[in-house]
Amino acid sequence: MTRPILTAAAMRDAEAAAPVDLATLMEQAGQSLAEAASRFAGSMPALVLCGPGNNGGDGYEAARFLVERGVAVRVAALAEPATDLARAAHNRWTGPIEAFDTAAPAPLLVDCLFGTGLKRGLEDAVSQRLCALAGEANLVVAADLPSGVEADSGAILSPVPAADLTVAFGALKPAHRLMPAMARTGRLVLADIGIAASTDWFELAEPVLPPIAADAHKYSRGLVHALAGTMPGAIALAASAAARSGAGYVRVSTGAPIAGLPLSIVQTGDAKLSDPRIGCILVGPGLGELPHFLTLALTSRAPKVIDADAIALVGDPERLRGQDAILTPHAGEFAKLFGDLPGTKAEQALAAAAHSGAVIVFKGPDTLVAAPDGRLGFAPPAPAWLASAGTGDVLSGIIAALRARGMPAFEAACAGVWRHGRAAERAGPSMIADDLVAAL
Ligand SMILES: NC(=O)C1=CN([C@@H]2O[C@H](COP(=O)(O)OP(=O)(O)OC[C@H]3O[C@@H](n4cnc5c(N)ncnc54)[C@H](OP(=O)(O)O)[C@@H]3O)[C@@H](O)[C@H]2O)[C@H](O)CC1
Ligand SMILES: [K+]
Repeated sequence: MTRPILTAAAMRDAEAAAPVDLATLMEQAGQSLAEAASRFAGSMPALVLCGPGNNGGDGYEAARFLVERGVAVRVAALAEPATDLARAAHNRWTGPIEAFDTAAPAPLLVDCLFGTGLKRGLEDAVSQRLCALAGEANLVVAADLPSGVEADSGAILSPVPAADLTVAFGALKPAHRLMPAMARTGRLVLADIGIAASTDWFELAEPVLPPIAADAHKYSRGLVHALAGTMPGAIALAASAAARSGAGYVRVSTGAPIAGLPLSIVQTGDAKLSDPRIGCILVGPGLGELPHFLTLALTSRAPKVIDADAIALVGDPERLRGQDAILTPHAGEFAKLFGDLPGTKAEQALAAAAHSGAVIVFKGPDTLVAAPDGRLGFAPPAPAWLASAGTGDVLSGIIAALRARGMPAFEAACAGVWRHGRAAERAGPSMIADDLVAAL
């Protein structure tokens, strides 16, 4: 089940359109926060930090519900409530309210200082005090977002303590799935507070793969044609990954035999890309400076995955229009091809997809998949040990196989990214790219 992702503005629109009033939404948010915090921390005495906005309002509500759960709760306010909603919640809290600057630490810290309304970094003294209280706590729970994180970009505007748990209200925000903020949220729980969040932006989830028909043959299961270049190891990883990802037939055209390739992967000296049985062409891994191989691939009407060195050879993104292409750049390749695009990583990925007409897999510790029609998938956190040579080649092979198996381009890219991350989890921290193929 995918989880929706909304920007701060989209969140406000969704809140306004919700069938219940905002006070009820805030009460639901408070209930969810109290439930998640007490499930996570048991009856640990809690200090709830309340900011001036509605994030603070959530805090006053959560404090009330934590008391009902038998938790010893103290509330500290950074400032007087600045919204009617927060003021009403503040007034429903009947316990004492301490000053933020002098409040003593507690085993459980609940951070309700700022959420999607944060517009600038916290003042130094505030950020330092927050980090000090977090340092003294056994557990830190963040309401909606850790305070100091910018909701739409994932930027950290002032030092943010790492939360152990973040409770997102209504929908995930881009910051929950973009670096560096993503590394500060701890476990992420999505609290349904009665908001119908319909959006083209979502967190990738386990895909439903095309079934293998009872009367399948190797062509109907998908033929992937990979073009080898100057570094055969890379295309070998990609081709092996394609075979392990269910392509019925993987063929590598190469100028010289590639040692170590599984025998089931056909090697040929002939790059006949006009073969109508080709389900997906893969060009780029280990290609080197061979622009004519990219040009050759672009003469074919077959779907294609363009990765690594081939991305550097595209030159003008317009060349990809109408090519049914999936592009898999990392940040450096992305910047080189699309230049320094404005906006958040999410906006950049969508702009590149719209400009090129291709599906863009914008790789990184926070990988995004963008479609020209505006759909945007955010990958869940993947193991940091994926940052090693050859893992990108493996990803391109997975995606090519899923595309050849008949998944549409955007869905094949989303499914490939998701499966790549889970295979890395299975392969474990000592993995190299070859193990990643074996774990598919
Ligand atoms: N998602 C839902 O369905 C609901 C979400 N809720 C919660 O509401 C927050 C968003 O509330 P909002 O009031 O828009 O914003 P914040 O609470 O994050 O804070 C905004 C206030 O903080 C001031 N501000 C902003 N940056 C700073 C700073 N660096 N230092 C000091 N003060 C700052 C800002 O005032 P300025 O005008 O000075 O910028 C605001 O006063 C959302 O995250 C949820 O937690 C509700 O529960 C409703 C349901
Ligand atoms: K917060």
